[in-house]
Amino acid sequence: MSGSTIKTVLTGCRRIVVKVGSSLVTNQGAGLDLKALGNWARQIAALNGKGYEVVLVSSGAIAEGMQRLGWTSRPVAIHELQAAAAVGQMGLVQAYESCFRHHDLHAAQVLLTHADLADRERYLNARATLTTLLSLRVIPIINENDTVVTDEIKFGDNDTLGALVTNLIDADALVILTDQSGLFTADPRKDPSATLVASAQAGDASLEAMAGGAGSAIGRGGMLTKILAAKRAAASCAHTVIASGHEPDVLLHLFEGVAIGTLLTAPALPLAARKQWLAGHLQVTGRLVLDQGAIKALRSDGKSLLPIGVKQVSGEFGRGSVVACVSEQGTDIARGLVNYNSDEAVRIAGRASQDIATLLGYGGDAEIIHRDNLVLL
Ligand SMILES: Nc1ncnc2c1ncn2[C@@H]1O[C@H](COP(=O)(O)OP(=O)(O)O)[C@@H](O)[C@H]1O
Ligand SMILES: N[C@@H](CCC(=O)OP(=O)(O)O)C(=O)O
Repeated sequence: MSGSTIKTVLTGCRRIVVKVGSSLVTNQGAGLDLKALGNWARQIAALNGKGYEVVLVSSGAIAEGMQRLGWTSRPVAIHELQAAAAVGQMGLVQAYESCFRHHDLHAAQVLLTHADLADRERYLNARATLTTLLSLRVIPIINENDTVVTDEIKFGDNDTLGALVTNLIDADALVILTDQSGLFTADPRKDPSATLVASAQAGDASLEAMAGGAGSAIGRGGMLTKILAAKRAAASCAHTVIASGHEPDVLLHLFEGVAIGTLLTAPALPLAARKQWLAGHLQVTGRLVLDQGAIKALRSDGKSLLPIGVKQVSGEFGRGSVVACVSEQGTDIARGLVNYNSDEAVRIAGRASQDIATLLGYGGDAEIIHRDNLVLL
């Protein structure tokens, strides 16, 4: 996207993921910096008030857990790190909860792993929960679920998680706040002649050569994980900004269009990239035969597939599986992630969405495949 600036790119955004790194939420790694948390909450509340949907990815659990347990140095044993994260996560969400309460907002704790987002059913569930929270104007606070995985804790990288969440909810932008003003041509802690990169294309291979590892004992991922996160976010057409969390009112200024930090633009793709992601995962496990009305709704009107337009269901599949949508003549129409398993799909096929709760005994999505999870063929 040549000629893109923070102003042209960010002022049009509505759904944002903000990632604050360990270096910004802790007091040199010992406990939480409550003033800093209050500062993020104030800015996010102001953006929320202006109609932005903001998800916060925040580190800090291990640092807080260490302090609560009276540990003065970061343990090396993975299980001790996991224990610290479990203790500290309580403090992290308590702190955010009270900060957001000052602004009359609810916060929600969401703990995720990379594996959750690679599994289609969990992907759909996480997406539905997060988008529902956003529609309720609640601020989701996301961290890694350090209890059940160890890879993340070893690499200590919430940057990747931020990008995965950006893909998951189709966010327009990912803002990574850290302790440096942005991406420099080399690690500024080691090379004082390094200069700030104001903007570049996300995924540009030369950026990876500039980025080094973490420069402090607190941060873990360094700049490389941020560059790779921007590349990943660009896969769903989201732009990334890497900026300093020490800049006063950085979030407010960015979304007013002030040029701060490094802008990594996503290429404009003809097909929404999350659908490309879907297209790459298309291993069909079932088949839905659609009537003419449903085919028109999908092809001409860009609508979701409702159960009423499904004439026949074949195959055995679970919620989140990829199914083929075909015409009565067998022509391929679309593929998508289905919201119901095959038994449920058989029961609701041909029926109105408002009857789903009566037919199944529990309520669910009105769509059998949401248009965001559907690729036309
Ligand atoms: N090219 C670069 N430009 C800026 N910072 C860099 C670069 N290469 C490495 N770094 C280091 O990355 C650090 C930020 O990453 P990290 O410590 O993991 O922070 P966070 O906790 O915010 O994720 C900086 O303090 C800096 O020393
Ligand atoms: N999930 C862990 C660590 C994550 C972490 O340090 O990530 P980062 O902020 O990218 O360096 C925590 O909350 O302490």
